[in-house]
Amino acid sequence: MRLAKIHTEKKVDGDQTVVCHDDSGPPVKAQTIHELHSLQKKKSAPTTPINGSKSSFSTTISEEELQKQQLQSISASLASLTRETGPKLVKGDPANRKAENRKVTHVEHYHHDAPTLNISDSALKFTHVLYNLSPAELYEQAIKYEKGSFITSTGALATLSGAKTGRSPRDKRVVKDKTTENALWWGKGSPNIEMDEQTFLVNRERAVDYLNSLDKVFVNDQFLNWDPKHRIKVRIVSARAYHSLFMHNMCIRPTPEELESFGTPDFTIYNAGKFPCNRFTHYMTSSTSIDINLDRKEMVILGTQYAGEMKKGLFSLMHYLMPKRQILSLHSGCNVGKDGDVALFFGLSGTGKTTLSTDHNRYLIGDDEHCWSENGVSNIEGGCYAKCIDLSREKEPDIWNAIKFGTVLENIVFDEHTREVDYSDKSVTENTRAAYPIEYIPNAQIPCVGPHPRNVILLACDAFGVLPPVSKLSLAQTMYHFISGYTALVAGTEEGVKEPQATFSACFGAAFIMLHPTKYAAMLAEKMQKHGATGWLVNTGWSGGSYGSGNRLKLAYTRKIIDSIHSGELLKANYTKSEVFGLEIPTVVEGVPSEILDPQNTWSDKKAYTDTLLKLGGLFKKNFKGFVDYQIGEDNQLTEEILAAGPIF
Ligand SMILES: Nc1ncnc2c1ncn2[C@@H]1O[C@H](COP(=O)(O)OP(=O)(O)OP(=O)(O)O)[C@@H](O)[C@H]1O
Ligand SMILES: O=C([O-])CC(=O)C(=O)O
Ligand SMILES: [Ca+2]
Ligand SMILES: [Mn+2]
Repeated sequence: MRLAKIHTEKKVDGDQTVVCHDDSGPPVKAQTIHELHSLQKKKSAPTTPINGSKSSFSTTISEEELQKQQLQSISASLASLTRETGPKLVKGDPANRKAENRKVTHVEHYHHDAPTLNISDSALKFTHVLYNLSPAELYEQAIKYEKGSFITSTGALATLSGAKTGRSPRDKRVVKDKTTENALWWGKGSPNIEMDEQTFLVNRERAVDYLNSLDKVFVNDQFLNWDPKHRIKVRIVSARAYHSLFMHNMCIRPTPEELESFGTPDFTIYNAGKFPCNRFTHYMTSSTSIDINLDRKEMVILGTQYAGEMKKGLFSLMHYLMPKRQILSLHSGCNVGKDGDVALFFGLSGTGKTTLSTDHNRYLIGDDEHCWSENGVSNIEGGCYAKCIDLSREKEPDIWNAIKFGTVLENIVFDEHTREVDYSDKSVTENTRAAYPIEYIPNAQIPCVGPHPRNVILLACDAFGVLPPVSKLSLAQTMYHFISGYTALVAGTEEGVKEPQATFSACFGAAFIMLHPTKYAAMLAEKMQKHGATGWLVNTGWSGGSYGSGNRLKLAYTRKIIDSIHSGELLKANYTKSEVFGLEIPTVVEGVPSEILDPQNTWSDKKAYTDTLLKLGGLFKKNFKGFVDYQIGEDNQLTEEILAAGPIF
């Protein structure tokens, strides 16, 4: 006897409800579970274009051939200088190898008559290359393999940079050779600490050996500079997904087409920061070393995982390459108004470049590194790197909203359960940071270029509280303050009296310049004059007394000041000249209480004000002594004027 058939279909007769509901669609198009998983991932180009370009690949070169070329190029980049010409490379994550069918492209390393004696263990293994991964892929890598990686409540990737949470300028070295000996600025005051070629090669070999010893390395091929005529191709080889995602965000992201024709990079970074340098190596004074070799077009990082070293190492490179092409490189933020009026924001770390260039009423060209050429300004980077300490949604909404999926959040503290970030928490460091692609700012100007600047704003966070909130500068004064590069912050977190500490950093970026400061100053003067730009000095620091008795100027007031510079209103104001520094102080700024515009009104102790003012003036004079012997520009007249534009007492 046959069993009655069980009906799963809807009964056609009557309005009886279905007994056993079956809503299955067409069957899955996979024969095996492995095939099913392979269906989940659609094949795509190995990059993330910013504009989602849809155009198809050119058919002149097969995908396989392209992969082979890429791997050959990476193999050459990773070549040991003493043994093999390049490691054996395969593309992809070693963890997925067993699961996948073994059809991975790889290039054999090619010996040039290497005797068997020269073969090392690294020649017998494969190095997996994770090439231009997308943010999602990098998240997975970070979370799987890098301790301290977490997704925050807004989708950002929280990471730890390890023992170093800031740059190590004393460990940054530049190879002194026949070319750089005369071209670069060396000696007292210069950021360029010398090393010789041989020592560079020792460190390079150490970094390459370390990277080759790993199962996998990350490789990013990207661009610097939005000016297409002066674009620089960079390759970053690193050991951490954190580093790869950071650079993905901070450099300019190539489209698939651009990547296809990428070719040989103009500059390569070997980031072996997880591994120390050998302190017995000549010149090494710690286990950290950041080494630049301009002739070899390479940079090696050992002993620090702070990602900012890569960003600022490339910035140093640009400070060498661009002036050679008559282009000025600038440590500045930059934005443009609806009328095309461009403003530059110079200032040392923490003075407000990122905060003030990220302005909801203007288009952001960039927050930190720019070029000024014959054609106008261009951003060097493809992303922003904002300080996060005490970040608030109310005061900095655009930065707050940029902290979402794709953004790297360094060294912040979050709630273990909700993963909500506490931006006031300094437990790991005060230098907490967010790195995000520039298009995360809603009014970013893409491509990030603009016409010649109308306003040049010099930012100083004056913790002495004696510089006016805003003053208008003559060209000579602009140069004087540009070369001085002053800011004063409060000394660390040590116990006891917290005296403001004056910092002078030539061109507002002495740590990154390669040539003598007067070279950049002369270029800036020439450009400002030619294009009729106005210089301004804005104090984003203290008012009503020094740190301890006064208060930091309200960001809302600083924003009002900046607004009236942009609008051209401030240029029309009435001015009075200040004592000592001879600064032109406006009597009225819309939206700002007039009594705070002249700092002497805000100090209750007038004698303390005068003493502090003279003290700061003295510090400026002492610092400028180092520059009095240099001529600035073509004739001596500008030099004389600049010298006379400093404090007088
Ligand atoms: N009046 C003010 N003007 C500007 N910034 C202020 C003011 N008061 C407080 N701040 C705070 O100061 C910090 C300025 O940091 P910002 O990230 O803009 O520095 P930066 O110049 O871009 O430095 P870096 O080159 O290191 O990136 C922010 O945390 C901002 O909230
Ligand atoms: O480079 C860094 O670490 C952060 C930065 O922008 C600066 O210090 O100017
Ligand atoms: Ca910044
Ligand atoms: Mn900076």
